[in-house]
Amino acid sequence: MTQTTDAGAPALALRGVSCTFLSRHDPGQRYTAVREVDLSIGAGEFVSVVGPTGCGKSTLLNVAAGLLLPSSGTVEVFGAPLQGLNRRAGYMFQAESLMPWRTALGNVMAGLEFRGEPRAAEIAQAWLRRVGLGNFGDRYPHQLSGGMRKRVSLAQTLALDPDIILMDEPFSALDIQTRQLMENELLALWAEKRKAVLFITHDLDEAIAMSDRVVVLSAGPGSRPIGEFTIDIPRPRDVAEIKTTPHFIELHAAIWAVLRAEVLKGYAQQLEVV
Ligand SMILES: Nc1ncnc2c1ncn2[C@@H]1O[C@H](COP(=O)(O)OP(=O)(O)OP(=O)(O)O)[C@@H](O)[C@H]1O
Repeated sequence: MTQTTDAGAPALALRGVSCTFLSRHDPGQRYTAVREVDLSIGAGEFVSVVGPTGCGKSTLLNVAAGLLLPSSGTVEVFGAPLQGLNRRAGYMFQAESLMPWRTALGNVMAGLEFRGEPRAAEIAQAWLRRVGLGNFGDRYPHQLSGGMRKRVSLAQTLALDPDIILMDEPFSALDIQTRQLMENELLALWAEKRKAVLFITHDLDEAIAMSDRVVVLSAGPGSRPIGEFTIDIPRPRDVAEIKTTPHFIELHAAIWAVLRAEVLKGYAQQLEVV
């Protein structure tokens, strides 16, 4: 695979991206989920996107992944126009993505094998160790806890060494303690390699704790970024500990002041369509 990299270019740049769908409630109608969105993520930057439910967060992630072609606008990956799947990116979604018929090791190896990596087993085993599952390689997904399955997914994503990591609420199904452990683990792994991360979450605390920058999307239709906040909390961070610091609370209040009205609008819209 040829990889062109423009050294000064952002890892990912969405420019003027709009996505219009046929309405799910009335196929005669069109629904513009996101309109004219500009969003860029620097190499090594951790950016979270927050917004009300249904505003188009997953839509933007799918566009960045190359899984969805925008109705208008462009996507650039390290300065080159994205055509088809984004092969510089790895994904981690909210839903369980492990293959139930493969062991933990088999799951982590799958992408490496597909790529023709001769050291697939060795690399996969090393990643299982890094996420604390070195002794669980022979277990099948149903023999692992939810937190362990997420660890396997994380190893599966990172083992491919993507330059960009796209995450759609990856930890939302976990209990709060496991979630905080996973968030800290992700931050530690990210600190080692400093890949560009686009992290989608509905949880403002999580967004602030993890990110260099938080982007707030407006309620749809025609959702777009309406606020952008630099998170200047020093790293390394412990996600549980920093939440009680005055600076975190200040940032939370500033972002929530922008997000609150949009969340209320989004909620009202959901009630209308039910
Ligand atoms: N393939 C599609 N066809 C029709 N409408 C769609 C399609 N994909 C998304 N939508 C609509 O676009 C809007 C944005 O959806 P999206 O899943 O991106 O929102 P979201 O912000 O990720 O939501 P949530 O926070 O609830 O996960 C929603 O109104 C959704 O119903």
